[in-house]
Amino acid sequence: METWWPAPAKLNLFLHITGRRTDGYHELQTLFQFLDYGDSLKFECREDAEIRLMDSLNNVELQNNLIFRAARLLQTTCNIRSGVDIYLKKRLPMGGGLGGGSSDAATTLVVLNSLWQCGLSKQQLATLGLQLGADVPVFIGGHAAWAEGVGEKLTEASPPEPWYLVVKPDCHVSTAEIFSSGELTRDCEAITISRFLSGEGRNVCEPVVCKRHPEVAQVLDWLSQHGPARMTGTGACVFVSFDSQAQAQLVADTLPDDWQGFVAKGCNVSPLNASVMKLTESAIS
Ligand SMILES: C[C@](O)(CO)[C@H](O)COP(=O)(O)OP(=O)(O)OC[C@H]1O[C@@H](n2ccc(N)nc2=O)[C@H](O)[C@@H]1O
Ligand SMILES: Nc1ncnc2c1ncn2[C@@H]1O[C@H](COP(=O)(O)OP(=O)(O)OP(=O)(O)O)[C@@H](O)[C@H]1O
Repeated sequence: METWWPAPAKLNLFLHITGRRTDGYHELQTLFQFLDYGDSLKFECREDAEIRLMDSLNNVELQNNLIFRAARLLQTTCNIRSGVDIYLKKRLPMGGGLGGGSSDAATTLVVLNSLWQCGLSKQQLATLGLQLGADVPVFIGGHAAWAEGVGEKLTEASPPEPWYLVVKPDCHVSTAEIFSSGELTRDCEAITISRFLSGEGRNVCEPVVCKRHPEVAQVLDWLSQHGPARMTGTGACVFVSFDSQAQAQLVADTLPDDWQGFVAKGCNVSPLNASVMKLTESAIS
């Protein structure tokens, strides 16, 4: 049976920076939630040790592709002699703050850990994944989470699961560039999840991104007509929540032509977890 594995998007429901480490990485607080929308990957084991990506990405060299890097990292760490052909259906915009690259990497680690029978625990996979990006561990954990540290200290959380309209302005934001900006607020007071749930919290990257990319400010303004709109991660995507899919779709249908958008449901359990569980159940029964 041909299995396509989900690599869902994430939203940062808020993003505060509380400090900076000596290696330049930022200490942050954020609440991650998944969307039932994302990329899909298919894996076919090979007897030789080659790792092949059957679908390339524009402007991303093979050696830099997080899918290739994840597969190679696992293969080397666990001394695996097999290889793999990997197919990708890319739906998530790159540089959108939706964590597409990190999610692709996490799905690759989770699925190959099983196909190659590496036997690593989720915790070991998350530690390995952190080498590839700050957002990889939450995708491996597979549960909505309150995150601290550089994004790796995770506590499972269960915020409401509304429908979202997510809009991608026509620009690409570099995470490293925003984090290196002198104008970024880096001294947020630490808050608790209950303070966030009762209305505190914002995305401190928003003003910096809006200044450099006015189109993000335009999308935020436009979406604010329909509710409190917020940017995810370091942008460029902006989201607003609705009680129903129909309400979100109604607004999506009125989006200006040059902005791409999609409607998706917030999920506290990652669609990847759900697929892995289904496979385990069918293997047992
Ligand atoms: C902004 C978030 O998306 C929030 O979820 C993540 O923290 C960013 O995660 P990511 O895209 O996986 O980021 P990485 O690939 O690890 O880092 C990209 C660059 O962002 C900066 N960076 C990232 C994460 C962090 N906590 N502090 C940082 O200063 C670093 O300059 C790094 O070189
Ligand atoms: N498989 C991949 N999918 C997407 N981007 C990749 C991949 N591999 C490497 N990259 C590189 O990573 C960069 C960031 O891509 P990604 O889609 O993860 O951004 P993002 O959504 O802004 O992530 P984040 O929210 O984690 O900052 C891309 O511009 C691209 O150069």
